[in-house]
Amino acid sequence: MNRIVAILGDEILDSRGYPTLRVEVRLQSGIAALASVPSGASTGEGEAHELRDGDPKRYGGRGVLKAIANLEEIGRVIRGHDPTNQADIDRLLIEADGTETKSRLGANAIVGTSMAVARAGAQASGRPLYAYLASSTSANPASYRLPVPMMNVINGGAHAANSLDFQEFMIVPHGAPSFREAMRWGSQTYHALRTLLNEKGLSVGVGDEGGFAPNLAGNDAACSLIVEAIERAGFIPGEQIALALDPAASSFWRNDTYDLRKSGVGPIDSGGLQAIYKDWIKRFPIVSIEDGFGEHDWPAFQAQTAELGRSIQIVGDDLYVTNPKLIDRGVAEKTTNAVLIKLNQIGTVTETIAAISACRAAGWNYVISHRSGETDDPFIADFAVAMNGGQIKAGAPCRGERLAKYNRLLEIEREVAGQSFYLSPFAPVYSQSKDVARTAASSTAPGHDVVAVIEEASTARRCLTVAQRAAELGGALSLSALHICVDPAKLIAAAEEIDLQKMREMQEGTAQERLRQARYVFEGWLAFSGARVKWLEHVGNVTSSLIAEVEDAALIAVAQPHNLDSADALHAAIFNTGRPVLFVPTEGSLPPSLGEHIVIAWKPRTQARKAIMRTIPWLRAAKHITVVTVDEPEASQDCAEVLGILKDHGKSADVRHVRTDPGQHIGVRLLTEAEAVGADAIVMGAFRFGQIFEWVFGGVTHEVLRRTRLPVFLMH
Ligand SMILES: C=C(OP(=O)(O)O)C(=O)O
Ligand SMILES: [Mg+2]
Repeated sequence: MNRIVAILGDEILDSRGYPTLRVEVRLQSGIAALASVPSGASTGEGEAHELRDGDPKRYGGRGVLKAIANLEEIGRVIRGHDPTNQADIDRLLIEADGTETKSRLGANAIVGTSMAVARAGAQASGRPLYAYLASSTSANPASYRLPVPMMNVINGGAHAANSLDFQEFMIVPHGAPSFREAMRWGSQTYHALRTLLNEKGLSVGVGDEGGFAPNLAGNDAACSLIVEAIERAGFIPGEQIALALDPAASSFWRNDTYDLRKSGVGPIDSGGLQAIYKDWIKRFPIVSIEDGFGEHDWPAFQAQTAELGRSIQIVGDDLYVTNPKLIDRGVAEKTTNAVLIKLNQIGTVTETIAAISACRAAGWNYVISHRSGETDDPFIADFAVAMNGGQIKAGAPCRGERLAKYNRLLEIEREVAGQSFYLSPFAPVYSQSKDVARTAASSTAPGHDVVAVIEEASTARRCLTVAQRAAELGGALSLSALHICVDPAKLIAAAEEIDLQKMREMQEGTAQERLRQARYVFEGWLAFSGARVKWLEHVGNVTSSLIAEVEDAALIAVAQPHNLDSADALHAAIFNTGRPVLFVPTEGSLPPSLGEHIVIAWKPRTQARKAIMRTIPWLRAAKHITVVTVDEPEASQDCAEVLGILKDHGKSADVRHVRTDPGQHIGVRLLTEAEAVGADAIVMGAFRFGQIFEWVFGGVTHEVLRRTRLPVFLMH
């Protein structure tokens, strides 16, 4: 056995030039593993205690020699132990310290040791750190999710001596196809921003996290500049690159107010601050706000989450300080819908993983984060991949200590090529009226509504019945029925479209007649079912009306189309809304249940992964899940990934790898298998042919939708 034989430490300097620790763990075999400890500036009050010497003669009292001396005692406690028993070692460290905040031995000494032990364990097991840590959690080690980087391109608050009260203005290249491309997009935008600042005669000096730190006319000017830079770099704001904020509001909480004094705005209350965020969300493509309020202002967070939490990610940092107990309270009180995760806030690897488990159990997002005072240690890059949460915050694409993390992720992405994926936690919602496309709705904030699209009277009942079942199963979601009235008289559209609609009127009646029929069937169904359903009407083009009406939808139910509008609605629902769609077949009888036994049609593609992640509420409710692959060459290996995702949500599944008979279509084989196992619904990714044939579904999707008798949950 490869036991720990020594713990050593150095007082090194961090990115701000302040002292911090580098810990070395040595094993019997000669393995030596290092870890360096980061340090925050805008720290939460409840963070584990960073032990500083307090000797004014050395580094203004910031020396860490006491913490280093404590490594001697730590060494006595864990020497002789197996480094791969991370949880045991972390427990020993916590017990040896004996205080709530790790103040006796110092959280810096403890977290440095804990991280170095993890590295030593990985080396002893002969595996890269990300793979080693992934297998120590319930995350699925068979495939790796590369995180979407949140790059802090404009610094303010406690991280820069400028006119901005808010600490971090970040770009989120979530529309990129891979992490490598996300870095390119981010870097090009960063340089476009530099050019813009230069052109405007503004400073291009950088702050603590590598973002620019100019003096601007107001906090909102930072967002405007970033949107301009995204466009200047040739990307689409929102759809390709979104914005995220970390105001770090505890840092400007003074005398019971939020004092925006750096920008000259002065004190405002939490209502005033929330009004700013609401206004910005309308003006800028913001997908995430972290620490929008001070760490003691839990009611303000709650109100913000209630108001905005269905459309953006609300992250707690100082609020939770990576403490599982505080996260549990936040979940119970619906304070946010996501958590920032910093290893040194809580002080051990094991407790950090416990904080992440609390997020997972709640279905919340989590973002692995650096600190403003960093070192060249890329530990969090491996940690973010291992924890599978899909987001990392590591500063601007500039300054060595920030790039150490991003560059390590590039290396990991290369190493796990063919076994990795890059998947945005944010769904695109295209703006109706503005030039800036907004993105909204994180995967943990899936909306609260099932919207049944009722374009044809003949299929309306069936669509409503299946949608109602789905709403019940999905956790008592509310149900709305939507009819889009494509009225040529009111259509502002190309002449050809208006002509087409007029031709339809001759066959199917006028728009008003079609609306009346749909409403009539709806009223009849409502009286019979006794359900509580909201009726929605929208006059306009199918795609834009649908996008406008499903902002809050968790699921869109659409019946098999038999006319042009419903075909358009199905297409738009799948390809333009970023929401999961429940396709309701109209031929033959429906299965007696819905979602008791779900077949997941699996192939390792982004769409299939998204389909699973976006239908988790229904998968969680299923009594039985069968994963089916058809003609997949690496089937067994690939299935480990989907099983891992299900396991994270407390579900197991049977697996069946099947092959087509000669000449048999894959879609047909899939449906045969689903019926053979007695499934009552299918979950699958929706594919289409190339962009020029955008209106045509991909082969398997087309075949399944043409022939299925089971409802199908689809996600593009
Ligand atoms: C990274 C941050 O800053 P600091 O490390 O100063 O807390 C943050 O607030 O998210
Ligand atoms: Mg923060």
